[in-house]
Amino acid sequence: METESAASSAVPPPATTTTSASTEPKLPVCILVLGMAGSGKTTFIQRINAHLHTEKMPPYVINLDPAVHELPYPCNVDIRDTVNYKQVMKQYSLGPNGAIVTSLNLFATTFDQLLSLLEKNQTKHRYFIFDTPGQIEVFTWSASGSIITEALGATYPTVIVYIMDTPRSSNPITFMSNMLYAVSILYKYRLPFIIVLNKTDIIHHRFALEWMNDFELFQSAIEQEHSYSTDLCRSLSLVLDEFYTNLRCVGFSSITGDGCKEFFEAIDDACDEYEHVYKVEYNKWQEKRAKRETHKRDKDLKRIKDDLNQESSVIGEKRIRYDDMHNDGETDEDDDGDDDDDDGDDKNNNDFEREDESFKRYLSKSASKPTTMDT
Ligand SMILES: Nc1nc2c(ncn2[C@@H]2O[C@H](COP(=O)(O)OP(=O)(O)OP(=O)(O)O)[C@@H](O)[C@H]2O)c(=O)[nH]1
Repeated sequence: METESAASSAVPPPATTTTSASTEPKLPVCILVLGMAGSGKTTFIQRINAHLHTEKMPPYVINLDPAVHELPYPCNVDIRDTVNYKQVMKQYSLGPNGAIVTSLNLFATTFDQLLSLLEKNQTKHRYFIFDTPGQIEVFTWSASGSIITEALGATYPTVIVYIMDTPRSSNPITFMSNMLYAVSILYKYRLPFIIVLNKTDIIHHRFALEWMNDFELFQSAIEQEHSYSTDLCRSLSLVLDEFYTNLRCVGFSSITGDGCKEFFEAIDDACDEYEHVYKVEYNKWQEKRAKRETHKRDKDLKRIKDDLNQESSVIGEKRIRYDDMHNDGETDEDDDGDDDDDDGDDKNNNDFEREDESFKRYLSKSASKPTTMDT
């Protein structure tokens, strides 16, 4: 699972730095990089990886994209070493996206191994960086994406970094779509969140910050668009106003490296938030979930017990009716209450004899009764 790379052989970073408040060694920060296809996730990771190497803090890099052709950075754990995406496609007769989801699901089943690898390396690295599939929905809305993110968030300070293609987002409608996606991820994972406005070497990200800070500026930009979605965007921008107020945004160029310093400052800030807000919330949420699950389990157990009780009374009832039918008002002289299997054949014979006698009695009774013909 683990790939030997330049990253692991590099100079060990000061990973056991301590927090100012406690003497406990700091845990590494998990940076989960998400973003729409082509937004620049891989190039961004390549850039921050190079930056951290020059800072003598090589990160531990994990690639979770099974369909990536070539990685331009050294990687410590690669999903492609565990799952063969093309093989999955063939074996399960899936299309490309289905195969990515299935590969990720298969990988998630071995995630405990990755967690133990991370644990082994947590004293050597300050950052664990995760690259995710280009099809963002594959990760964000899949069961495996949730399992991976929740497992990381429960163990390490975890930050979600959402990469946005700034030039493409200069269109207010695309900007709004990107922001809606960002907000849905933020509320789904409840983890500290940073938006990286990437490709600032092509266009400065100032316009995006202005749109977020000044609602009227965004409204006037939308007025220029003559599209069916203009009205919808106008209303949505009112809703997103609250989301913008607590958002960390960093302008970045993965080509020139501009914004690296600001990005790592934002990571430090997000880690503080993780410790003071998210960790506390996360623990409470997990406690609540555990309670809910225990409650549900108790309820299910009670239902099963009730069902079993009901069933045994029904069985008892049936047995009584059966006995009534066969006794037919007569006492069973042979019934000594012994249920031994050895008596089974005798009982069957007795039953046949009894039935035979009963049938003969019935015939003689009906023969002695006057028939309609007689009358
Ligand atoms: N000018 C410029 N181009 C960039 C920047 N970041 C990425 N690119 C280019 O954008 C394109 C897509 O970049 P990738 O890093 O492959 O994007 P990705 O999000 O990993 O792509 P998928 O994994 O396929 O979704 C490539 O041609 C990159 O060279 C940047 O900061 N500036």
